[in-house]
Amino acid sequence: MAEALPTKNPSQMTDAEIAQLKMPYGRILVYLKPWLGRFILGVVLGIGAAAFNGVLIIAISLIFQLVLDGGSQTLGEPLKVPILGEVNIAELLGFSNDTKVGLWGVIFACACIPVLMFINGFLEYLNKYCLAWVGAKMLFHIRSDVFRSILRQSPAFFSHTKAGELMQTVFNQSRVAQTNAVQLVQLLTNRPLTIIAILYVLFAQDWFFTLMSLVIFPLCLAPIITIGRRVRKSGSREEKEVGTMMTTMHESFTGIRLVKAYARESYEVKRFDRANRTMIQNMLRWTRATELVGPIVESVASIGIAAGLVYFWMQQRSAGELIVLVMALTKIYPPAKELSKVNMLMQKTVFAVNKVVHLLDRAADIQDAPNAPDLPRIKGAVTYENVSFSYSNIDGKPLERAAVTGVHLELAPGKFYALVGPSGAGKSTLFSLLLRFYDPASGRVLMDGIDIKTVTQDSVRDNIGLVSQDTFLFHDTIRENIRYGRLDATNEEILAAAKKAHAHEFIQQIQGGYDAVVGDAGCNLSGGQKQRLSIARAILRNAPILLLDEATSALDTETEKIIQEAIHTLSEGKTVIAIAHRLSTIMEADQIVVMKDGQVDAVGSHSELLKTSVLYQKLYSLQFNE
Ligand SMILES: Nc1ncnc2c1ncn2[C@@H]1O[C@H](COP(=O)(O)OP(=O)(O)OP(=O)(O)O)[C@@H](O)[C@H]1O
Repeated sequence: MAEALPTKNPSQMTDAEIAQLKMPYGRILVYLKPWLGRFILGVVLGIGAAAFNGVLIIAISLIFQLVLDGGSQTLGEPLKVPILGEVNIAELLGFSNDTKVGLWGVIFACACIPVLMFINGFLEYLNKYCLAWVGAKMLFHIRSDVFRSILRQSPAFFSHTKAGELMQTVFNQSRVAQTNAVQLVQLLTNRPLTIIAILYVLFAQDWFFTLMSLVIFPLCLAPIITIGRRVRKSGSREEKEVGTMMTTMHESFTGIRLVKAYARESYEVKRFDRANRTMIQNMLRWTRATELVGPIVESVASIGIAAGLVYFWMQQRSAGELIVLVMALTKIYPPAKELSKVNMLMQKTVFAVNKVVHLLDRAADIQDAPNAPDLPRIKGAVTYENVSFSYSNIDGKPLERAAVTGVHLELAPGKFYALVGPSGAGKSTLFSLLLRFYDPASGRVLMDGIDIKTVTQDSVRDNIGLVSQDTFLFHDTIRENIRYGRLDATNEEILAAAKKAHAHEFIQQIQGGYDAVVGDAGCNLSGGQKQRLSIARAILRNAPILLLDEATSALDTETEKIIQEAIHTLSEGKTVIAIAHRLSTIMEADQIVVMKDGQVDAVGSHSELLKTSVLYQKLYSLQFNE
């Protein structure tokens, strides 16, 4: 099954490559399996509805004969019915042969038409509903699995993939894949059978008329085929542009402060409109072509009706017979029209399904070892054992320049460590390696002496609390934002954590307090307030290792003092590793690790490093002079 999957993301494929894609049927069937019973019922109902079309024409032909001569006719007069031949209604219903049809007979016969139509419609409704039901269930699970699969991916994946495109796949492509797949089943099971059932009855009624009509029919199909080819391209291009629009929207909304600060609103609108315009152009091209099909086909078909009239005049046949035949022929047209779209629908489906499956089955770069146990709550020792690591490019090949090389560090439980060094020295990379966002190319990262690769990722991360510079808050209440640190925390625990983080005071001043929604009017928080919430989150998590990523940068002195106090409370009894550019905040650290060009340049206390490390002296004097 896996071999059938494209190695390349379908959105990066050329039209020719897309055309060669194959449908990964096995992958779709997995989602169909739980509802196979209802799916089969839907298909059977579709077949039933198709066959009923034949019954409908026979019945209507019978009713027309009864009704159009109704005043004079008796029930005993044999009626010519397609397939069944001559039918004697009197015998069938147990009346005497000379019973007049009369007004009541006509009323009864005519009343049968809506009843039959209703049965036909109801069968089609049940067919559509059953398949739509199965489709909706499939869509729910496909969407949920794609989202889960995306979240399972490592940060490396996200740094090479556009968020807007991922959203487009989770939302739109899964819907396109599901709706089109269901529609295809419906089309392929019901429509050909409908055409066959009607044609069968038509041939029995008047083979010559039907044959002639069939000669005209391909003429109707010719424009559909030509136009169909043209619209296919516009369809897939339209999907691509939707992805670009989503990406632009996502980037503009998440980066709104930057957009505003640089007054780039018009620039973003232009970017959006470029995709918007192309999408609309493709959509119009698509609509123009598909909507042209109807009038062309109808014009050609009217030639057929005119010819049919001449034929019926020559044959001295009744108007009733012509009406039934024309009615039956027009009933063939809609399913034939829909069938003509199958190829296009198939292409769109294959593209969407492949895109979805590509994400569904994408193995995460970082995986737990088979049957990996959980790492229990640790004391807090961390060891980087000769760790080297390079980031990868989009093709997964390691970059030439290593981010860290031969880093050897032994960090004891309960101590405060600071990482300092110039930008790009590899400090954040050491955090990422400890969080197992990436695996080292060589060497090992150990927690309490256990290689983190041998235990589950979740249990490793459960032992780590993170307070980073770019505090992320969800569009949810303050309470829920703090609770994110530990989902089963009680309200009292949240309150206690907020107090320790010096956040309680400002939360109380906000309208709505803990239940105020972050981001809503009146609850737009300052940088320092956001950081205190993220500290409260980490306090709640109460993990033995605490990573602080420049947590006190860009704050005024007073706020910095409050945050320092909060961090101090948070750090008690924990192994703290802090990245800080401001040496004033980490001078009290037990050990300071000076990094340079991905390597450890020196380790020691502030006073030791001032004597031994040239780089530290330089960093210190730079800040001192500031
Ligand atoms: N996702 C990434 N893909 C490719 N290269 C990266 C990635 N992240 C970091 N790097 C590179 O790895 C090296 C180390 O980066 P890192 O972020 O660890 O440095 P840092 O010391 O934390 O820097 P800063 O203080 O500026 O945050 C740098 O050369 C950087 O360009």
